[in-house]
Amino acid sequence: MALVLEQNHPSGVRTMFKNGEKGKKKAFVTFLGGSGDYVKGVIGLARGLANVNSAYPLVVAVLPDVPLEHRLLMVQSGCVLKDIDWVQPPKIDESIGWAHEHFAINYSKLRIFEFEEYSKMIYFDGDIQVYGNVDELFDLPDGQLYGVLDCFCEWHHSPQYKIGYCQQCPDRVQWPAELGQAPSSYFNAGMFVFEPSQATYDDLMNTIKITPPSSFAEQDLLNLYFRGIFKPIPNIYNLLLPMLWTHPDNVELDKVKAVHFCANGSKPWRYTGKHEHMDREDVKMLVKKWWDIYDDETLIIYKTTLAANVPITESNLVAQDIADKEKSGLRPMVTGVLEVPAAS
Ligand SMILES: O=c1ccn([C@@H]2O[C@H](COP(=O)(O)OP(=O)(O)O)[C@@H](O)[C@H]2O)c(=O)[nH]1
Ligand SMILES: OC[C@H]1O[C@H](O[C@@H]2[C@@H](O)[C@H](O)[C@@H](O)[C@H](O)[C@@H]2O)[C@H](O)[C@@H](O)[C@H]1O
Repeated sequence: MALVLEQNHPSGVRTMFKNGEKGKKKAFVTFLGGSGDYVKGVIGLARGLANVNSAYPLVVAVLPDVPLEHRLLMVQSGCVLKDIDWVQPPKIDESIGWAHEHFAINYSKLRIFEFEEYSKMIYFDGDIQVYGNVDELFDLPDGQLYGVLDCFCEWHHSPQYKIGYCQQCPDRVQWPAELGQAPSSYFNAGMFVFEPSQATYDDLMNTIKITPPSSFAEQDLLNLYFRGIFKPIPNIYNLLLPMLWTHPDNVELDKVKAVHFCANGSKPWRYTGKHEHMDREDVKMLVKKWWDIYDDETLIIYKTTLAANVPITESNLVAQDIADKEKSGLRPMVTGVLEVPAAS
């Protein structure tokens, strides 16, 4: 049964969700581009999901520039690799600029909406670690996108920051009438629960064409597109690290299930403790927990993946075979990029 939820939005084209067709797979999904150190985040996430006995596999949407060695490491951690192509970012006015220069590649994250072989997915950024089982999110009612409200208190170039407005504490500073309508509720796109739909992906691509780009790239686009129809969920599912010092009253750390290391200087695999707020005891504890999980190579979500009878894609089998040969001392014959089926 396919429930079609029709909502108007900027491109005038209707938003359509398809209810999860019975029997289709569900999975966690993350995104990786480039040959840098974010692969450590993905491996940490895979091991974190294994550590909390998640019953679902982790799919990684992989851009072409991710090298073979990184693909091997992810397969050995049990990830299911799915090749995607780039989504060309719109040209942004230099006076605005991306909040972080690498945000331009994050538009490619939107490819996950094309993964229609899955009825429901939970997206996590590679810089998120899961410390508690979150499988219950797969049972949220269909036909919605779910996310955690963001915090504006470190958006130094935003009108919200200039007047001290944040949706985390709307009573602190009221949105001034002279600035027009108060911003709609806004979720952090580092984590969201969604139903893949080619129609939604196509609508998003149409929306990119008619929407002036802004600092938070694809996150701003997703919030524009799903404004008024996304459902906020508790911040235990995506605790933005800055919340520890911007809104400590909104945080119950012992209940938090997923931590988003999005604060400046907080990526665990690059952590020095020298950036502002990074010498906090709670931050140091969370980073140590991240490393304890990352360093445990016995945590392989692959076993969970097999248990879930998820067909291992050809690229995974090839990469696993190479890894096995490597372990047995037989240098793999593969020299170039791993040949994988064309992205679906
Ligand atoms: O070089 C990069 C930078 C980012 N990312 C992916 O894009 C996500 C969002 O980027 P980032 O974590 O830097 O954003 P933040 O949440 O810190 O704003 C990361 O978690 C990764 O999954 C990536 O694959 N390669
Ligand atoms: O490409 C745009 C990015 O936007 C978001 O970045 C965060 C981050 O920049 C923090 O530094 C801010 O404090 C936070 O509010 C802001 O949302 C997502 O976490 C990320 O996945 C990605 O979508």
